[in-house]
Amino acid sequence: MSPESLERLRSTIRDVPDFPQPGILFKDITPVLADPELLNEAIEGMTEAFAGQKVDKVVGIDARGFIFGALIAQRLGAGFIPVRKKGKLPWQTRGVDYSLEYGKNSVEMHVDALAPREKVVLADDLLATGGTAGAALQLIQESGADLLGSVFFIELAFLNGREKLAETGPVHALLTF
Ligand SMILES: O=P(O)(O)OC[C@H]1O[C@H](OP(=O)(O)OP(=O)(O)O)[C@H](O)[C@@H]1O
Ligand SMILES: Nc1ncnc2[nH]cnc12
Repeated sequence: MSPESLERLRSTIRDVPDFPQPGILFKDITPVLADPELLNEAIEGMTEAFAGQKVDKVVGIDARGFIFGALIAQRLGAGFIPVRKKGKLPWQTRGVDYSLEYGKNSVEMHVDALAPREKVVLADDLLATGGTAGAALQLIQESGADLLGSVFFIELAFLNGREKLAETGPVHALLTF
């Protein structure tokens, strides 16, 4: 991906101070999603790390991770698996509680969503403290699938989420702030 494309993506993300609570600088990705060329470049850039690898499933995290995860899955010729906030999935689930930059929550995955040894990529829009991704990675691990790596559109490096995920496999981020 060219430095010009990365800079265009970076400068299109909107900073919103004090959302959803005081002291948080929220990275608003909606202007990127609204621009077809930029959205395509974001997905292309996030997919590059897995080019040439056989990927069976991309796991995306509720809700912004669904957008990136589903588009990445399509680009890689893989299926898409949703990790959802508690109480939203209809079938039998396993769940994990976690903390994130601005609160606490629980995520769930269907017990039969992934088969043992399937090749899996985790995708989300943003890595902050790593609490959310760590919870999703625990669900992937419990399923017996093989994690190829995690990919994020944005990494907030000052929150050290990458360290939390380090033992799970390769961590890729298109833009670092
Ligand atoms: O690294 P962390 O500190 O865990 O933060 C990152 C998570 O926070 C946001 O999700 P949010 O729960 O706000 O969900 P949304 O996509 O529904 O807005 C973001 O989409 C990541 O999933
Ligand atoms: N600062 C932030 N901006 C957008 N999404 C986030 N998720 C966690 N921290 C965030």
